Amino acid sequence: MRIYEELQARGLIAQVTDEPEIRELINNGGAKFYIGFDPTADSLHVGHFMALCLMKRLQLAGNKPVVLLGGGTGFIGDPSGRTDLRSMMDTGTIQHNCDCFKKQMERFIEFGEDEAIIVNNADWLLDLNYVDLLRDIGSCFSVNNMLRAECYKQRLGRGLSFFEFNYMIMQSYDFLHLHNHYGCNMQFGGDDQWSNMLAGTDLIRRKTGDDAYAMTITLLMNSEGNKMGKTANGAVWLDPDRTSPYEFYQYWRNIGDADVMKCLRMLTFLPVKEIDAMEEWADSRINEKKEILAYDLTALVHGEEEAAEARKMVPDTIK
Ligand SMILES: N[C@@H](Cc1ccc(O)cc1)C(=O)O
Repeated sequence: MRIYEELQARGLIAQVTDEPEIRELINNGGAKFYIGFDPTADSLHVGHFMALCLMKRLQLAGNKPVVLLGGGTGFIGDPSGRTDLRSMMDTGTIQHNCDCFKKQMERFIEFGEDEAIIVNNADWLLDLNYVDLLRDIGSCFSVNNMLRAECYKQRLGRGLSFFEFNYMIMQSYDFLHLHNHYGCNMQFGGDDQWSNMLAGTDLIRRKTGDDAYAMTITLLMNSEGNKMGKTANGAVWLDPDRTSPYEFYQYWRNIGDADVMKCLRMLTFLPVKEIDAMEEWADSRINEKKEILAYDLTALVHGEEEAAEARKMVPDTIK
């Protein structure tokens, strides 16, 4: 199975800008793609994990990944899809969080000349000159279109500051910068990023005449329609000091029956065929599926040893 078809079979593809072109591009290992991560905390969470796994899948198919740390965009904060205001982070916190992200990412992605590269948009965004930017980039954006963007819908009722309204322009500028300096031709992100990503492809077309593509991945929702990767105590973190390997294991071991197949497909690297076969596993084997899911994800995030340890600690009552 080729990578595009595999992403489809796993239910990972939410939206694409140009279907046949993207299929061809990533199936032939022709994408140099980036995913941006804003340093909103000192640990990655499950949503980031999905994005990193996607990077890995695409890289295994011969495509070239670029990780972008949002050391510049972190000064603004993405209002996409949010009703609440984010608090402003100071320079020290942003720097610290970027360092933490990088350290955690190195567990999943190999960085190096021929591997993935990592960049920080602080390196180009923080030096921009306001008037130059307005003339050069601002002139390419239609406020009318921006106001119609899906990502601000939630926000328009409550009020959106000009400060946050500019976030889309910063993210679009990143895509253009990576296109011009690194030959990036594609961007991936969560489905809430669609408007920002579209704006970037549009900016590249206007400034360079080149085609650039975007694909969003499905947000992981449970059967009740809530975002997964959250507990009553907050997010499920990848940092073992915030969410222990045992708690991490337990989160997946205890998900709803209706969600286990979807999680196996979207999150693990088990071959699609093997997962399809589990569809047949009768009711009594549902727990077995959950154990496979929990073990697999814990091993990916914390290593096999920790995963085996976490599995042993499972109380008998729910085994
Ligand atoms: N806006 C993205 C992060 C991001 C930052 C800069 C980019 O160029 C791309 C993506 C998010 O909130 O998840």
